[in-house]
Amino acid sequence: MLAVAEARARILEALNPGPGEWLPLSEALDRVLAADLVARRSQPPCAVSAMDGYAVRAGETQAPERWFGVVGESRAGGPPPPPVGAGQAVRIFTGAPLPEGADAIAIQENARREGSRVRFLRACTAGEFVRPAGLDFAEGWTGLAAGMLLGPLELGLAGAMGHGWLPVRRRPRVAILATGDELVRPGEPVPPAGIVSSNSTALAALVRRWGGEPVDLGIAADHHDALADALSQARGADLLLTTGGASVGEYDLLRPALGEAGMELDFWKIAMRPGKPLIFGKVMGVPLLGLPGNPVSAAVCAVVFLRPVLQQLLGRPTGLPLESAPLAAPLQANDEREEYMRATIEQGPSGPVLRPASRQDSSMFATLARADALVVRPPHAPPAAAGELVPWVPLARVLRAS
Ligand SMILES: Nc1nc2c(c(=O)[nH]1)N[C@H]1C(S)=C(S)[C@@H](COP(=O)(O)OP(=O)(O)OC[C@H]3O[C@@H](n4cnc5c(N)ncnc54)[C@H](O)[C@@H]3O)O[C@H]1N2
Ligand code: MOO
Repeated sequence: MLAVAEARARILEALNPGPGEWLPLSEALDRVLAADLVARRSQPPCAVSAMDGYAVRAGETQAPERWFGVVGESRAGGPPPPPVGAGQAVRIFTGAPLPEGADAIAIQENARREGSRVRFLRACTAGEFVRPAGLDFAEGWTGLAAGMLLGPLELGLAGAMGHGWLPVRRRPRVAILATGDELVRPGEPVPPAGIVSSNSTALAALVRRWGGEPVDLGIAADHHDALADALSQARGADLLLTTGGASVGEYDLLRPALGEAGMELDFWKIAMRPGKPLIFGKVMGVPLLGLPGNPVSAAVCAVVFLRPVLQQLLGRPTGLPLESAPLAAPLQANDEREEYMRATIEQGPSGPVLRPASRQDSSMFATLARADALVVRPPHAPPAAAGELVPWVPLARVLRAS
């Protein structure tokens, strides 16, 4: 069986970042920048005052009782101020352009004004309370790099840099197909021995969270024609994501149906628990990721494979965050499958410790929904004692926008 790392590498090798599109700033939140963004202007565009006060020549303020003639004012958005000549000052406000001739701002708390003249209680130093042109950034600066996720602060910066529209990656369209006669749509009446297609819900939300656009192809019955019909609807998608029917039973008809639709199979079955019957290939020109039906298997495979697939399609760095922490309880030796064990984080006597759930059956979704971590057990790992450091995937982190 194929190792997890090799399976991931083979999937990513087969995929390239998709095309870009232009969006106004107001619609670009949580999108991925498709090209480097260069500042079209400097900020501030000219030297400006950082305080309310008077623009002066610092050298002239050394004499304590000297009076200056106030020859005009400078305010943000106002007309150009008059220059400051010898013995003169200009009334100035925060953010306003520094008048020619001035090199410092005397704050108004230290000024005494009488009509059209002013004197200062303290001497100024050259450059005091002056923001030079380009203090924040200069025209031509590459402020945002291709592949960055656009959060609120990045959007603000892009706007300040002079951009109203941004080149972003198109959201990859992910067609999601659940398979199984027992399945009903969430919210619908469930017959005896029926199962709610919770995978459809969780996978669509994960796709959205990770920057894609889910397209729900519904539920296909375990019947050749139903599967063939549903598969044909994935034409044109960036990825076809299926769940269920991946294993070896008589009603696991997905692979035969995919075969008839002309699937080029890359691999089926990997050395992973949960997630053994993972399928990867291409059908009708669309990359296909076939997840197992068991809800925990589907969600864990989504974290380990679907997340990097979306990152790759979006031109983002791929990779699974891994941390290290001590176990709260011992673990048995592992077999040949790399295992991802649901665990909660507890406060131990000297810091956080990981407690794997006592039952790891891949149908038990409630334990996953309540887990904080997936403890990773490499193939053939020897028994691990309580207190031993083990690698773990932080679920809260991988489940947010990435
Ligand atoms: N003889 C063998 N049997 C099985 C093997 C094996 O190697 N030899 N592998 C097991 C493993 S591991 C897994 S994982 C499962 C995967 O099976 P399938 O992908 O074929 O999934 P199904 O049989 O269709 O369903 C399994 C389970 O999950 C429920 N399910 C399916 N789809 C959904 C959905 N959309 N939402 C919620 N729950 C779903 C389904 O009702 C079943 O209970 O095979 C083992 N068997
Ligand atoms: O891989 Mo299955 O997902 O072990 O239950």
